[in-house]
Amino acid sequence: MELRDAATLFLTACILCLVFLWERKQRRPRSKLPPGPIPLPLLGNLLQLRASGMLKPLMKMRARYGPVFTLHLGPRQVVFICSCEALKEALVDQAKEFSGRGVVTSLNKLFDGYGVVMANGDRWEQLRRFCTSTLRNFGTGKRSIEERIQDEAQYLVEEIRKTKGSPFDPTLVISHAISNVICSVVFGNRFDYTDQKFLHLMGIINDTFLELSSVWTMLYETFPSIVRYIPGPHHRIFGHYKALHDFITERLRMNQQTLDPSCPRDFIDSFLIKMEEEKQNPQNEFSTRNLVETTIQLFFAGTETTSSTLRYGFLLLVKYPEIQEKVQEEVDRVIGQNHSPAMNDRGRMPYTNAVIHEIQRFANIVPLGVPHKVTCDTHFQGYLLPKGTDVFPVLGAALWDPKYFKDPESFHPGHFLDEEGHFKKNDAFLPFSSGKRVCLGKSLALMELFLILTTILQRFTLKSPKLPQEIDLTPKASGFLNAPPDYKLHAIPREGGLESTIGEPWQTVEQDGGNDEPKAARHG
Ligand code: HEM
Repeated sequence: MELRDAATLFLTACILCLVFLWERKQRRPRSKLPPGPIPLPLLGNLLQLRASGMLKPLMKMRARYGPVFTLHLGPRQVVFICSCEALKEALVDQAKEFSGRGVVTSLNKLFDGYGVVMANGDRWEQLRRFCTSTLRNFGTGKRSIEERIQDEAQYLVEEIRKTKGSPFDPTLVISHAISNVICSVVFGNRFDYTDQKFLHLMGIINDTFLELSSVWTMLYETFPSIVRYIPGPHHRIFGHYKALHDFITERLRMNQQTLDPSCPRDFIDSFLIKMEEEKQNPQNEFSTRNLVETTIQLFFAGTETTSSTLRYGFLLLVKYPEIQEKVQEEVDRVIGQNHSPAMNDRGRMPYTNAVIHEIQRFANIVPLGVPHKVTCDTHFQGYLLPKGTDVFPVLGAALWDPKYFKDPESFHPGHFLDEEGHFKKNDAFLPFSSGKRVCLGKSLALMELFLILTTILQRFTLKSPKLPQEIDLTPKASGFLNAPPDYKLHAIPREGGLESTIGEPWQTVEQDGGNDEPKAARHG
């Protein structure tokens, strides 16, 4: 036998031994995890999942194994929670046990447990408390968050007005406007719509969101040690992170040089002051690393989720012009044309409120939730999850549950209205998750969605260059996140005579002006 054959034989024997040991480890009854489909060696349950969207295969498994089941992502055992009731039981009734942040392999490599989104234990508690109170303080300071959003909505109107009714891709302007709101809190200033450096960062954030929605990220989650070495688009996230990191570090340096401890201008100043105050406390988590990573995470979390929701929203409004018309009718009646929409208008606008809720429900931007992990051995629904078990709170299972929403695959604002047309809450409306890790920017995002959507519809009628029935609502990518499809729209100014002076390609759009809800509005 030649040396090369012997080496090959030895290597094969080693691999077989490893597979055998791995299999045995899977079978060892180290806990009483929920049931689930039998995993294949090495691959786990990968073949049972689908690259084009995880929710459907997960719903099939729910029908077979119940709302809580275990899947093997390669060698990782992950518990999936797939019903509104089970989600509430875990995230609210057993909030402390389920409050750990689970593994997102690609993000863990970047953040290494730093920053409020990825932190655990005492670090997370200190950062979460600080972020919540600081965001609130900047919201109630000289200029409220509401005023900042109202101002930004006007800048957005002016930017959109420049398109003069020609078709445009709204992706970057919307991201820019939404990002400016969080920038004004975190950095103390907004960025102009022509700022090339900032536009580049918006492109990066958008691309990262797409990457996190892609099949590559799912593969990376499953086989990090292999996929890490395979060239592919998943590596782009690391370059993007570096660009964001450099940007934030530069801002941090600027703040340090000009800091006046008696007068914090923004989130970064407040953090720097806290770092100084806590210097003598050995347990304190107010380090430069936590400042940089938290800022990157606020910047990212505060931009792409809300702007993707709005982008889905505008697409739905051009597909269903009769719904858009009803929102405009309510805007005109309650707010009129002479003042900017304000949050206290929302209580008198049940239809608009229902439409915004339905946009969030239908768009289902974070379908699998952000992974949690249990912080101690946890008894749950008759099973025992050992400390550290990763748990996916599948928010999409609640948002698209036919038990709570009559026709979940349709865009139907009636899901949030009672017979008299009053706004109706729904327990399964969980786009921001729930419990101790509930989205930290929930109230900011709700304000942004209401104020920007109503301001745009107060000033413009949105139309598509396509016929409504040709508009495809299928997400562009669907993995951890659901990215809306690319599209263009026309924004036709509502006031003045501009409407008559521009070309009218949108006239091909059928408009019956009726008030009926759409009959069927399915993804795809
Ligand atoms: C429509 C917009 C948004 C949606 C759908 C959304 C959704 C979510 C979800 C599902 C989570 C995970 C919660 C969990 O772990 O169970 C989360 C966490 C988070 N969100 Fe949002 N979010 C939105 C906007 C924002 C905004 C504007 C900010 C800016 C401040 C923000 C900041 C955060 C942070 C910091 C966390 C981590 C909280 C923690 O781990 O303690 N989000 N968000």
